[in-house]
Amino acid sequence: MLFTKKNPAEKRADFRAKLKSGALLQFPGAFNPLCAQMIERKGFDGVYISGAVMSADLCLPDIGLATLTEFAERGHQIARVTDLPAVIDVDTGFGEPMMAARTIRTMEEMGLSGCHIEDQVMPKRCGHLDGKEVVETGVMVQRVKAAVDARRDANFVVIARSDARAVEGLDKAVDRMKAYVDAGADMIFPEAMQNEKEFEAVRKAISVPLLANMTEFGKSRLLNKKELENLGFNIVIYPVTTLRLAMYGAGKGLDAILRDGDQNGVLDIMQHRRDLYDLLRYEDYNQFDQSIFNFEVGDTPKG
Ligand SMILES: C[C@](O)(C(=O)O)[C@H](CC(=O)O)C(=O)O
Ligand SMILES: [Mg+2]
Repeated sequence: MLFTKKNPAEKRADFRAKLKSGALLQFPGAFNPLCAQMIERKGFDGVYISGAVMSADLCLPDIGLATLTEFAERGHQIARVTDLPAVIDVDTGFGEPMMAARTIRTMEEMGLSGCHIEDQVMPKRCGHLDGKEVVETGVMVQRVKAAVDARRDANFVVIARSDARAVEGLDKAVDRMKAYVDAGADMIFPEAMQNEKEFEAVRKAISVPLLANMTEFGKSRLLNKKELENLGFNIVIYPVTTLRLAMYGAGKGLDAILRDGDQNGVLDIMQHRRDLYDLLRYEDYNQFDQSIFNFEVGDTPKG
């Protein structure tokens, strides 16, 4: 926390500049603040904060049970430890249009650089599950307008997500996306596309930057960075990847303790103490302390 250099407005300005560059930006999901620091050190463009992960973190399914307050607090904890722009999932905006406005205002205050808001009914469900429902286009248009009007920093990026592909088919979903752009959305997130042709069709129809969701075990094939670049997408999120990896590793370690009675067999798949300390910048904190406590008792001058 003490070592981030940029304030939220600077991070948002950076984000807008990166978006303008036309390069494909990779935003892995951070399941906690420490993970966000790792994403930054590895050299990614930004940090994604997933609703599915924040819910799973509370041991809840992704069906709209976690609240705005919980999302805002977690978003803040994660955004403040990184100089990268952080984009957060705000599900449906936690209510109807006025609540969407409050949600955007809150996320701006929490130091986020952008968020995506979707056209599902509340309570929502994971975009890659069946049986979703969407609100009328007009309701979502109002949500988007309210979201865009609510921000005070024009660089805060409002991304409109449409879940309509699975409910109404691609053509109707594309019509909705166009309406959301007309309502002022900075970007579009076409959820649960079935194949590359569908990503391509959205790119052809929509003029603003696009976000691709490369979540594992979902409806879309996991496309490579190069493929997404060729499709003309602007941001790719890997929302749940780090949580899945960490939980898998934790499971392996717990199994080993039960099986072997100790952790010796899993040391090589663990983050070493040294690497954890490096990520936390232990040494820098040490230096900071020494600059305050820089005398020895024996040095006290006699007076
Ligand atoms: C992107 C997403 O909204 C999320 O919350 O991370 C989820 C991801 C997932 O459940 O795999 C989604 O609805 O696609
Ligand atoms: Mg989500």
